[in-house]
Amino acid sequence: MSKESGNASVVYTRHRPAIQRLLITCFVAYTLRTSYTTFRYPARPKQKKDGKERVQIDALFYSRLSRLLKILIPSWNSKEALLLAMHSSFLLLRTVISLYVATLDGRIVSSLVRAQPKQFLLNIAKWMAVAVPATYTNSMLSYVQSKLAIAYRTRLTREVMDLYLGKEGESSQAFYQLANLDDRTSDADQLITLDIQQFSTALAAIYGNTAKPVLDVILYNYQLSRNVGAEGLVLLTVLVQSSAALLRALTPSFGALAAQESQLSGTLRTTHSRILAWAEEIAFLSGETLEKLKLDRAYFSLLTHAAHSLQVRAAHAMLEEGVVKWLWGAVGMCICAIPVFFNLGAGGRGMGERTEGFVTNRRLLLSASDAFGRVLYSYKELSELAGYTARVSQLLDTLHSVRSGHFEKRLSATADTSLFEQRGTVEESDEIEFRDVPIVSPAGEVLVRKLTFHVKPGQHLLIVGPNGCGKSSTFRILGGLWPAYAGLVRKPPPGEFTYIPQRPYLSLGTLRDQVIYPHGKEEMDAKGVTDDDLLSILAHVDLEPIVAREGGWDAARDWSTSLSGGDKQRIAMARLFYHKPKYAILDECTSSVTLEVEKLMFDHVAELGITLLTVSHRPSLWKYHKMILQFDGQGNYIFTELDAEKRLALQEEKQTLEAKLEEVPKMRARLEELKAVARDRVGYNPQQPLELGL
Ligand SMILES: Nc1ncnc2c1ncn2[C@@H]1O[C@H](COP(=O)(O)OP(=O)(O)OP(=O)(O)O)[C@@H](O)[C@H]1O
Repeated sequence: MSKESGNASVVYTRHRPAIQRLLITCFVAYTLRTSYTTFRYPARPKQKKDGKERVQIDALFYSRLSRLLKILIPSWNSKEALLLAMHSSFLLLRTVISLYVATLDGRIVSSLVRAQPKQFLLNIAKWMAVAVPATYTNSMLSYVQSKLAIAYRTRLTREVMDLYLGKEGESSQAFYQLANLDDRTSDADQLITLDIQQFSTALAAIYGNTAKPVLDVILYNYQLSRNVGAEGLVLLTVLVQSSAALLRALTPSFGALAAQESQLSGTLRTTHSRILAWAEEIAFLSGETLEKLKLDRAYFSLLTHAAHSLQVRAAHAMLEEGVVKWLWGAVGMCICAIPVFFNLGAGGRGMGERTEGFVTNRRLLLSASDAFGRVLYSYKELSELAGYTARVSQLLDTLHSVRSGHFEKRLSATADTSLFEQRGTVEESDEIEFRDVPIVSPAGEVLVRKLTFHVKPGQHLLIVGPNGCGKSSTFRILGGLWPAYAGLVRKPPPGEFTYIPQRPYLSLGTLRDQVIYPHGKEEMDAKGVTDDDLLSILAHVDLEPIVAREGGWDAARDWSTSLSGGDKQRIAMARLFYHKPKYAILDECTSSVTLEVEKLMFDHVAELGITLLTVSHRPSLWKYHKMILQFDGQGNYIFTELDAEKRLALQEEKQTLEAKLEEVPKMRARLEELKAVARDRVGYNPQQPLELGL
């Protein structure tokens, strides 16, 4: 060794504690600065591809989060607050245990190098004893964190569902408005099923992943600053990496559990998708309550499975940590002890103290570097949480907004937005009346400027007009799905009219459920209707054989794909006969059935005294109606009495004339042919009358 390097070594040895203290101080300062900037400074703004929304850790994020937290933790004695307190206690306990384990580790190695077998065995026993609270604490931490995530998710889902489909005793058609009248959230099903779950999981994890590492780093580094052992840093990094690789290798496959979970999530998602796909039909039928029940069932199945899966994971985590980390650690130390016990001269009081200090510091450094890494990592998690918070807040804002009648939709070029600023009057009545009501599409297109018509019980109304003229839109205003922007709408309460569209809605459930929708079996029993009554209802739509064919009233399948178009329309008419409302809105609902079956159905409607509002192009139905509302597709309409016989006679005459006119070109062509024949035979003189000479 040269003189210079010898001097450097002496200088280093002399100033080693000061250098190490400086290193640790830099380490702590860097950690605290990183933690500070993580929470204090806004993240680099993220611009979404569509340029619409920026998600960042800023004042807006914190205000959105605090609003959501009021929903998630409604009071300090709520279940969520209790879980949060438990989570904090376990986090603190884990730090305390880690500090104790660091000291114990040092003592074990100290007794080992001092060749004190009794002391060594006693410390090993303490090590094994501390494994019980340590493994319990670690498993409970992830268990409580997951429970917290589920509790958050349930609270938020309930809040959203109450806005989406209505609370008990109050219905909401926000699901329809979200899907049809508003452009802000096109994927409500995804938001409710996936985003809320991701938000809840991220929020439950963020507390442990941010606050705890900061506390850890401070505590561990305080300990380290008292007895520095920076040499262990490199060795411990290697140990951290190798033990992490071992843990990964020992992780069993949870594939089956995960597969079932995704299947249940899929079922839940499909149930939601159906609501969006059939929003209009469900809204007209006021099926919100039943749909909500089905969603609750699907969610409960998923919840039960998730709870079971969580327990399995918690038990496995305890076993894994107990065996791999603690037992492996004890065995490793025993192996290390062998040469010491066979060579007692290796130990000494000075060396024992040095080793104890070194091992303790090594453990502290290990925990400190782990905590430090988590502080750095928490920035990414906080950003993700900001993203989920923005999406969930957007969903809640939109739901509140559409429920109070404010929509945001891309408007057509010819939109008349001035109409959107006003509101018409809607009154409850025994009759149906539109007085000066504009028919305006959600895109602002004015289909009819002022519509006025009146339907009293028994005054069956036929509505005709070209495609897209506003026939169904009139019903949408009547059903309350679209707002009446001006004028007066008088209509009976929702239970007194039933809407039957061309493509009837068939729910998930039994064959019986299809006929009685949106009633369930209990409501049917309460109404005093039996399965035999339902069978006689099916006779009026000529569909009795379906019960035997499909395997009875309790047969359940996806009816929307397993029935023909005509069968579906007949089921829908049977539904009308089951509910027997005052008014029925029939929107091309018999287009797929034969004229005979259609006659059978309409005769029965007349027998039941249901007043019809029918959209149909079939002249065979005219005789069932007394009034006609005829749109011309240019914004004009006629509302007048319908004299079916006169109209049929006119129609017949019109058809005869049209048929005759169709013959004219053929007759002209034939005439030309005949003229040509005459010219060939006798010579053609255009000045002379035609002489065929045949
Ligand atoms: N959710 C919506 N958003 C924007 N525009 C809509 C919406 N629903 C309907 N419209 C538009 O409103 C107009 C009238 O539609 P409506 O369904 O009332 O027609 P219709 O007279 O019943 O036609 P058809 O005989 O084809 O059923 C159409 O131009 C349609 O594109």
